[in-house]
Amino acid sequence: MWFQDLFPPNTCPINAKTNTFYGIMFDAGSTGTRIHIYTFVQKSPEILPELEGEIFESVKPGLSAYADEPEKGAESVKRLLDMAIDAVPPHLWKKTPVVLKATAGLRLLSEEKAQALLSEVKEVFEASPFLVPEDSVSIMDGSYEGILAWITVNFLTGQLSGQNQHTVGTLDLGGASTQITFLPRFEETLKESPRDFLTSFEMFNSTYQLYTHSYLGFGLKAARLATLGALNMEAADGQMFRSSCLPKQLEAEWHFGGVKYRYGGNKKDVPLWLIPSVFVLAGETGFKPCYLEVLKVVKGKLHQPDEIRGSSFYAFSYYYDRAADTNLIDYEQGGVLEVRDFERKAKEVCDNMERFSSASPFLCMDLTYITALLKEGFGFRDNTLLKLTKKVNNIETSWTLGATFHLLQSLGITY
Ligand SMILES: Nc1ncnc2c1ncn2[C@@H]1O[C@H](COP(=O)(O)OP(=O)(O)O)[C@@H](O)[C@H]1O
Ligand SMILES: [Ca+2]
Repeated sequence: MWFQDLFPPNTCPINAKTNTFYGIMFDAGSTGTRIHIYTFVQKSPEILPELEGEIFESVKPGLSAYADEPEKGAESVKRLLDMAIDAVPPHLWKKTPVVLKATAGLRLLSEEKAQALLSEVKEVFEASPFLVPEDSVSIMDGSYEGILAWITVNFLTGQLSGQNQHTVGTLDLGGASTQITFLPRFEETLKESPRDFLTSFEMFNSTYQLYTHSYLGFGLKAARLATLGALNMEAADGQMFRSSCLPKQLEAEWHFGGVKYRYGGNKKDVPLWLIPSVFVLAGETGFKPCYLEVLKVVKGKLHQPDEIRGSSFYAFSYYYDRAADTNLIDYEQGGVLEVRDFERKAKEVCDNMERFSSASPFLCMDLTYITALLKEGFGFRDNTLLKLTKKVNNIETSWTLGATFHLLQSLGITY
């Protein structure tokens, strides 16, 4: 409201009738750290509070890039937390919980390095005026990452309230891990899935038995390394990794998870043993040889539940980014695609690499990996529909909202 700025927050007439409160959730992802400051309004004590809005900001790189200088990592968190000081009215600071959950980037670090980062962040939180719950800084279990994103999307699309719930499955493709989550409709799925892929979760007075799994090492950036044959090679410095998915003449360096990698295209004069796939010849580039290389990263590595073949899914993070980068969808609006659209675009980019050379040199590899992951990894059909969204009703489709509901519930603040 225009007049809110004229009053101190606790005397503003609009706040006198309603009760506003906040929740601060940090997403410490492998490629960046993000803060989500959610505002809720409790209009009357009898009804559930409403989500009113979100303030969002992000920084790069992610915490794991500071593996050897944890204080610097914590500083990046502090800069974001300073935003919350401005966003939350001072009289609510003490009641506003702040939590950080790290995902695959920290899961891949050594226990010691990860803990050093987490404890520096904890110090930043303790020095802040906010409510710091127990366990406020942690590495999130992969299955929660999927469940909480599913909660977010289905809450924002209105599927978690009322009788007729038509929930939709979610696909998240991060830098280091990837998640698939859905509510099984067929008994078969419950019977045939590995036990640890099924989890009961309580939210808004309902219990959901969900299928969810997080595949560590199958995020887009980890998959690049796996395709190059460089994953988990800490001492990769100096060695050159080549691929038919890269522009032929390319030779460059790349930093990920605190390690430097050298990578390049598949030149004609490269000895065969330097090319990762036995099916690929020296000098070959393009979609076909690239698909063969990528295939060995995913084939037979993922569980394929039958019932997802014909359903549609919400997809975000790198699915969204790469679709937007190649004009498959509008960057702001998102859109609906079929799995085969990714394949069509992968062919177009890989078979015309010179034309796309101004974009990322990994564009061909990324699109080919997404295609292989969807088709050969999860077993989706060519015509499976993917709804790509970044925001629903102006709120980010991130696991952080689900995590904030869960947090508020556990603190007895609401829900
Ligand atoms: N607020 C956000 N909501 C949803 N996706 C996001 C958000 N911020 C970043 N992403 C996407 O997440 C992807 C990077 O994944 P990241 O979270 O860093 O890795 P991981 O999940 O493996 O730890 C990128 O595609 C990026 O666009
Ligand atoms: Ca993520």
